[in-house]
This record gives sequence, structure tokens and C-alpha cells, in this order.
Amino acid sequence: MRTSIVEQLRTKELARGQMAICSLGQAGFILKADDGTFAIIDPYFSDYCEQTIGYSFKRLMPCLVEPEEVDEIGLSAYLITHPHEDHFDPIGIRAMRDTAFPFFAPSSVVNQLGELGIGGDRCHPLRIGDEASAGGWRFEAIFADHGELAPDAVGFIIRASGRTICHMGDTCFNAEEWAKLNRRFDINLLILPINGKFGNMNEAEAADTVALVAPKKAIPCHFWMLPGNSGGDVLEFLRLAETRAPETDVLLLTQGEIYVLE
Ligand SMILES: Nc1ccn([C@@H]2O[C@H](COP(=O)(O)O)[C@@H](O)[C@H]2O)c(=O)n1
Repeated sequence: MRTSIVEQLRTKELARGQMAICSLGQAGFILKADDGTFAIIDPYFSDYCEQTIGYSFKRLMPCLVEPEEVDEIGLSAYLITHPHEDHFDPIGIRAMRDTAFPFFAPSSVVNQLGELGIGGDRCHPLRIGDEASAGGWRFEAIFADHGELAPDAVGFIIRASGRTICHMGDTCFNAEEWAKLNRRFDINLLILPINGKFGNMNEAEAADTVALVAPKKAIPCHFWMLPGNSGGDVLEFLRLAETRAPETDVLLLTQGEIYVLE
């Protein structure tokens, strides 16, 4: 029998200064710090999108981690960038009602967390510029523009193990804001959407984003999971990023792959 992803993550040994990054598909990632603690961002566990939007939103990649397993790893923080179902999954959240870890999300999400049975004391609303911490993890909500579909959407700067990760959430391209990120942060890893739908950057804009933010490494996300919300030519993104941001290593993570960031 194959060892579960959660067990692989739990037993993964990290040296000081390392962080493990595991892709869950779409925009979902589990992160492990060198002190053995975990954070999760935007996991999509269920088939809620298909149930509520329709067959074109059927998930094409299996769910590799069950919501019930998330608690087993001793999560320090659960981050959500905006209230769309492929980032904020009501079925998954409901299954986690009896857990204790804190949630960090925009107010529109926090309101819905309450309706799903998550106690208010566990929910921390964040607006762009707000900072928070949980255990050894530090977060800052950063600019994202997902249009009228999600007016209070944010991205996150996530810090632990002495590393700085930027998960951009769902956003369109904004050269000025990306230059600001470059000035303010020394980003070890940038995670960004390339699907070019519902107001998100496409592959060419994403490659320009990598060039402007200038992270050490970048991982594209938000493609291939839901046909109605896919798009984004991964090969073209790789080609363009290599040309426009030659200093950045672009990585493709298989769903369930655990990458160790040095
Ligand atoms: N027919 C549709 C298409 C889309 N939506 C909503 O848009 C969201 C887009 O998802 P993101 O990943 O870009 O946040 C989708 O999840 C739906 O909320 C819809 O309702 N009906």
C-alpha cells in the first residue's frame, strides 16, 4: 500500500532553513516548516464546484488528502485567499468543524466560515496589508485583484523556516503591485495562477509577473483541475518565463509531490 501524502509529509525530515511544499492541485498547497509545523492554503477537497456550477467544473484530478487527515498533522494555520469554491471548499470545511486550528482569510470568507460551524474565535479576517502569526508562521495579506467576482480577495506572504513564500491567490496582472512586491520582499518561492480565466493572469502575464517579482523559484498553479476553469498553456509559460525571467527557476509540481525549498 502507498504511504499517504499526509504521512509522507509528517515523517519528512527537514534541515534548518528548509521548507517542504506539497501541491494539492488547483491552488492548494500544504507547507511544512523546519520545526515540524504545517500550514495549508486554498485546498480543494471535494466535488463542490461540479455540484453547484455543473459538469464543466467536474474535478479531473483526485483529491489526495482528505479534510479529516489535515488535523492529524497538527496544522498551525489554514489560509484562504477568497470565497470561490475551488479555494474555499464548504464540504471540506464542514468536515473540519471539530478541529482547533485558526483560519486566516478575507471577511467574506470569515462570514461563511461561521455559517459552516467554525467558531468565531478561530477565524481571523485579513485585509490587504494586515499581518498575523501562528506558532512559528508569519503571514501578510497582499494585493490581489480578482475583480467583482471576489472584491476582498488577497494573496499571502508566508514566512517560516527563514524562507519567504508568496502565494498570489487569484489575481489579474498588475505591474505596479508586482514591482512593489519585488522592492519589499526577497521571495524564495512565488506561487501564481496562469489559467487566464475569470480575471486571472494568463501564461504570458504570469511570465511577466515572475520577471517583475523576481523570486528565486516559481511554481505555476490553477490549471488542469476543472475544465471550465482551466486554460493557461503551461509549456508557453515555461518558455516565456525562461526568456523573461532567466534568473528564476520555474518548477512544475505533480499533485502530491513534496518539494523541499532550501
Ligand atoms: N459558470 C460559472 C463559472 C464560474 N463561476 C464562479 O467563478 C469562480 C471562478 O473560480 P476562481 O478559481 O477563478 O476563483 C467559480 O469558482 C465560481 O464561483 C460560477 O459561479 N459559474
